[in-house]
Amino acid sequence: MTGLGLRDFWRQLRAPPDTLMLEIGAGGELLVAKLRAGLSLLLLLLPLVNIITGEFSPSEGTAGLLGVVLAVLFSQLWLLLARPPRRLRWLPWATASYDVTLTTLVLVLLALGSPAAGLNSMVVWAFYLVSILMTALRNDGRLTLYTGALAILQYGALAAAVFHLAHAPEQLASADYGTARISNVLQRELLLAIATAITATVVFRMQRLVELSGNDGLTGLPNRTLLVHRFPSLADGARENGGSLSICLLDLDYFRRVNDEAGRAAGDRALRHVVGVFRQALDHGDWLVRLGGEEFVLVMPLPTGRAWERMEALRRELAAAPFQPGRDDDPMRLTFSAGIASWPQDGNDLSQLLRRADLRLRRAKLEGRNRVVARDT
Ligand SMILES: Nc1nc2c(ncn2[C@@H]2O[C@H](COP(=O)(O)OP(=O)(O)OP(=O)(O)O)[C@@H](O)[C@H]2O)c(=O)[nH]1
Repeated sequence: MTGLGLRDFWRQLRAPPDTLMLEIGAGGELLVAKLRAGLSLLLLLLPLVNIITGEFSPSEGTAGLLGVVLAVLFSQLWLLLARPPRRLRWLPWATASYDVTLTTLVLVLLALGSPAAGLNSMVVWAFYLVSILMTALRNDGRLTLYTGALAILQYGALAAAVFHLAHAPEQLASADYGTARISNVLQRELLLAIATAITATVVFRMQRLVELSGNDGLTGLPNRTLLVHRFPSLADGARENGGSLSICLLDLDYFRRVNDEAGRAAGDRALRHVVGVFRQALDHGDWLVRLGGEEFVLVMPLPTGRAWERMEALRRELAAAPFQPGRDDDPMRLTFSAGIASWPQDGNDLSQLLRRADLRLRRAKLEGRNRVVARDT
């Protein structure tokens, strides 16, 4: 499994997903909410079909219609809550619990009419599987494990109640649904466990792929893909909270010399050294990305002036921490030049901000390097 063992699989599955996974998961939650709403609307047709075909019994039909209307109302509520820009962390847990429990309730209703129907209705039972499979779209391994365990527990409790309450073996038999047997229940519990394990593996694989595609292998920093994906939500957050947002494009000065004088492997170590120094100096809320080569972006929840002060402090930190290529080599002083652009005055989206920051970075280079430019003169 891409070089990872079972223990890593288990650890990663139980860990909270990172920001990117949560964002993809929020999109998945909306998709699931739309599917659920569409499916619930289709269920409305069932009582209508019964009326048309003359099989409508007033007592059962009214209860059924009421149930379907309730399901439609709930599905619309979940859809409303899943709409962006809201990202409710509890929502996937609530909707997965709802999906599983609704399936159990329908099975209970069937069991009240005929115990065998409650345990053997494959059409309704299959919604446990659907609920488990749909957690793959939310990209959270914990949610998959929880939903699988909930389905196994609820179906097990229903079966226990049915077998406990049945007084005679004839009560467990039905012309339409066959006979309810413990062995069948155990097989279905096993199927739910298998569906949970397969879905969990899919989630794990997806998490690994996102991790690989969103991170830079050399420094471990997020890469351009992640920046492009995440920036809109950072800007939305700043817009909603009336906050500030600045980006700083920074480029190491004369980095070619490091490669030329100390070798490319030392150049790689120098890049990791720089990132180490930056990481020590970053504040909570700052977000450092490797754009490519010796170019980085720092996203800060700060207005221009304070972002400039932060970058100046970072510049001094790096100047005070020279890079030592080898034990006997002379330390090399590394510096960077940087351009800052702030949202919204310098641009509304990432590409506008990067363009403006790049113009200022070029000026910093032209004016002698080792400096930060935040405004046009
Ligand atoms: N070791 C190593 N070098 C890299 C990596 N990515 C880019 N480089 C090198 O970084 C150097 C960038 O050189 P230039 O674009 O000419 O810029 P510079 O020498 O830093 O000079 P200025 O930016 O003008 O100050 C090149 O020699 C690239 O090969 C990397 O991942 N590892």
